[in-house]
Amino acid sequence: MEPVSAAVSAVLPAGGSGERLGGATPKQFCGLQGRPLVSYAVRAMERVSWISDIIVVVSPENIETMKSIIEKYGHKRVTVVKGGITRHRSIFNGLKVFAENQSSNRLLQKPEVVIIHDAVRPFVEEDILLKVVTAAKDHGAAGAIRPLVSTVIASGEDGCLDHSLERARYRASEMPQAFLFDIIYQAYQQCTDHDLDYGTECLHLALKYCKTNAKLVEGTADLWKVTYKRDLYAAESIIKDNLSQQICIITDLKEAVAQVGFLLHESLKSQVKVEAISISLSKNDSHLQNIFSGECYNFLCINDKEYATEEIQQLVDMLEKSNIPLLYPVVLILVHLSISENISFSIGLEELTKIKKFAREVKKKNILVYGLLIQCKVFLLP
Ligand SMILES: Nc1ccn([C@@H]2O[C@H](COP(=O)(O)OP(=O)(O)OP(=O)(O)O)[C@@H](O)[C@H]2O)c(=O)n1
Ligand SMILES: O=C(CO)[C@H](O)[C@H](O)COP(=O)(O)O
Repeated sequence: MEPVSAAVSAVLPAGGSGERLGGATPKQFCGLQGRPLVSYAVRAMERVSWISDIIVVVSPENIETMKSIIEKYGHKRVTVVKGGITRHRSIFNGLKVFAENQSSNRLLQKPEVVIIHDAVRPFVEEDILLKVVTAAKDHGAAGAIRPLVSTVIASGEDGCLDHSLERARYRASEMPQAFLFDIIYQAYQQCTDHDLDYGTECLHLALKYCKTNAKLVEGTADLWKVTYKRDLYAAESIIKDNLSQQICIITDLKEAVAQVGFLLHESLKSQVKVEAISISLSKNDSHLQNIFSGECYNFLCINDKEYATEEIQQLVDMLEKSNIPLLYPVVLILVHLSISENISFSIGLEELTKIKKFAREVKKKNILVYGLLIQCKVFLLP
C-alpha cells in the first residue's frame, strides 16, 4: 500500500438517537460482544497509523459515556465534541475543532484531508480509507458507493407511481467519505438552515457550494450502516465470524520452537488471519497486549518447557489483566513439543494432571484450555 502523503484526520458523527432502531440506548452505544458499537468504529480508525486525530461527535448528554468508553477501551488520539440536532450539524461541529477556537475543545492541527465516517459503520478497513483519501486529494472529495439493492421509485401526490429510476445508473452513497478540509469546511459554512436540518449527503454539499464533483469509489459490502435492529444482529455475527478467523501463535524464544511457529504461520495464513510472535511470557510484552486489545480470542502456545502449566498460567494472567470482555470463549491451545531424543514425552504425567485441573478452573471464566503433546524431531532450516 502506498503511504499517504497528506495530513489526515477523521470526524465520526455519533450524536444520533437511533429512532429507527428503537430502544432506550442510542445504537452507537449498544454492546456487541460486550463492546459498544462506536468503539469498533473508533478502533477501525485508530488502527490506521496515518490518521492523526479522531473526532467523535456525541450528543451533550452522552459526552461522559463516550469519555468512559475511551478510557475503558484505551482509545488514543480521540477528541470528544458536542453534537447538534441533525447529522450535518454534528459533522459541522466536529470540523470546527480544526478551524475555530472553542471554549470546550482546544484547537487541533488542521488536516489537509478529513475523513467523515458514521460511527455506526463498524467494519471500515484501511484499504477503502486509503482509496477515498487518495481520491479526495486528487478530486477534492470522494465517497464510497455500493450497487443499489432495490430500484428507486417516486410516487405522485395520489400515492401512485410517478416514475422509476434505471437501477443500473444509480448507486447507494455509503461512508467513508473524504474531503480536502478547506472544501468541506467552506461548504458547511455556506449551508442554509434547510441544508443543515434536512440534508443527508456531504458529497452534495461539496458539489453545491464548492463545485467539487466527488470521485466515487466502489466500496465493500460490509460498509453498510447499522440502522434497524436486525443490523445489530448482523453486525454481531460478523464480529463473531471475524473473531473465529483470527489466531495468534505464541512461541518461546528458542530457535527450534520459533521455527515450528513460523512454519505453522506459513501454512495457516491463506485460511485465517494469523499472527506469530516469539516472546518470553514471563515479560509483560506490549505486542501481546496489543493483540489482546485487538480482541484475538484464539491462541496457540507452543513450547518445549517441562513446566508447561506455568506458561499457560502466565498467558491467562496477562489476558485477564488486559480487561478484554470475555463474553466470547477464549481458546488457548497449549502445544508441548517434545523434541528431545528421548522417546518418552518430556512433560510428565504430573504436569498433565495439573494442566487438566487448570483447564477446569479457567473454563468457569470462559477460557477453554486444550493441551496437545507432540513428540517430534525438528530440523533447523539453514
Ligand atoms: N444529530 C445527529 C444525528 C445523527 N448523527 C450520527 O450520524 C450517523 C448516521 O445517522 P443515522 O444512522 O441516521 O443515526 P440516527 O440519527 O441515530 O438514527 P435515526 O435516524 O434512526 O434516528 C450516526 O452515527 C449518528 O449517530 C449525529 O452525529 N448527530
Ligand atoms: O447515507 C449517507 C451517505 O451520505 C450518510 O452516510 C448517512 O448515513 C445518512 O444518514 P441518515 O440515514 O441519517 O440520513
